[in-house]
Amino acid sequence: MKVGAVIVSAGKSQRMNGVDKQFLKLCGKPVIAYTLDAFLACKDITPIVLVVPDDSISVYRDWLNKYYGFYEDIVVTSGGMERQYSVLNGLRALPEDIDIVVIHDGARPMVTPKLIENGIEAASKFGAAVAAVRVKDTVKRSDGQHFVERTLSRETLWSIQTPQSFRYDIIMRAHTLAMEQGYLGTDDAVLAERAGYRVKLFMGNYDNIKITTPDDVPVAEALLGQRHYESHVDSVGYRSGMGYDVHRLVDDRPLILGGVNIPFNKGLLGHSDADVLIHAIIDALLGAAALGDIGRHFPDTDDSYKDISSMRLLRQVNNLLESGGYVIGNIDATIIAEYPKLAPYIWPMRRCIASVLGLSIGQVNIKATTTEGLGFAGRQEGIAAYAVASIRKAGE
Ligand SMILES: Nc1ccn([C@@H]2O[C@H](COP(=O)(O)OP(=O)(O)OP(=O)(O)O)[C@@H](O)[C@H]2O)c(=O)n1
Ligand SMILES: C[C@](O)(CO)[C@H](O)COP(=O)(O)O
Repeated sequence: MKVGAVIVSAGKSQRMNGVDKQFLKLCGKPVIAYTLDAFLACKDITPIVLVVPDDSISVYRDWLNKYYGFYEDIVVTSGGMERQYSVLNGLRALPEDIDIVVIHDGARPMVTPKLIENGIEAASKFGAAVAAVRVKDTVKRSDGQHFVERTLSRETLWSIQTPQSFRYDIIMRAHTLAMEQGYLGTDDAVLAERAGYRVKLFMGNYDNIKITTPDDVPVAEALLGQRHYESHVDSVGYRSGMGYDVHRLVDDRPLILGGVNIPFNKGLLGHSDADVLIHAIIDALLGAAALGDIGRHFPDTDDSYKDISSMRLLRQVNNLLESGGYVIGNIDATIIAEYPKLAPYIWPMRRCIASVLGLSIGQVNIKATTTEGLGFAGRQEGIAAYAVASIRKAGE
């Protein structure tokens, strides 16, 4: 199943008194960075189409470059005068073979990977699904002159959020129909409803607020402060580990680093696929948990590991950590290679590793360096990798 995302960030922030709310900092980090981080932490959402004001495309591209480095999974496209037109532009920027699309407001930075994934699951089952929370207050309809016309029954009322997820054909048909009829809605689900589709409500989060007016900022910061407090409490008891590995470069082998196939005239020799970076990361993770090393868990005398993808070994190590009650804090690694140039592959490696380990991209850092022609790496006889990792007991 192919899943893409459309994040709309092309509004005018008028109710924020014109201050561009997507770059407004909450606890020091821009609103849009929280939103993107949640999507990047989800397995296999690609591409993520970021819809931005027409005159800000280069501002966003520069910021993405600075903030994320190489970002091939994020496509930047321009928005329209209304949110609905921005979404449609975003949908049109997706490849046509997408099965499910997740539509989200850039201005809802408190979204979590779990909420996004729940939406994808509901959309693949029901075709159309929106995050929603039960209305807690009593709701009355006014007569237009600030007098009560009547009191509505709260039992069936839900407050609608994003993410809103759909089968791609359904939401394209719904948007196209709305355009033909000149209908403008305040969310995407209403377009699907009007096109005759049933829309499933799935549980949103009360803290998944939309940053709309200045008084939303302290509320969001308080909520983020609570999350930070929880993660600070959780950071007690961190353990760290380091890993190092070297493989020889030979002819007639594929070069696989960080789970990514890299075009090169040589590849690494080994019992497995010889992914030296993943081996160093595995050793760092095992080291942090005091669980020995890669050779102890996956001996090269065992034929079942012959040519195995090291990503499968990494997944097994992750399971091992999970069953020991550990969660990963972060990973940092350096690849030592004279050639090929690795810069274009760093982002795909980070995504690949983060998705196998269920981490956000910000928890995985990969660097590459040469040795300026010195030593075995400099002579292109081999490639080495160093890694460090931190882990902690979940809930400690
Ligand atoms: N023409 C528009 C209008 C809105 N949005 C996006 O839709 C989301 C929800 O819209 P809202 O909170 O209303 O944002 P703004 O339109 O920017 O706010 P305002 O109405 O105060 O100008 C935001 O992430 C906003 O950037 C968009 O992409 N294109
Ligand atoms: C889509 C939405 O976030 C669902 O609550 C909301 O309708 C957007 O509304 P706005 O008018 O763009 O603020």
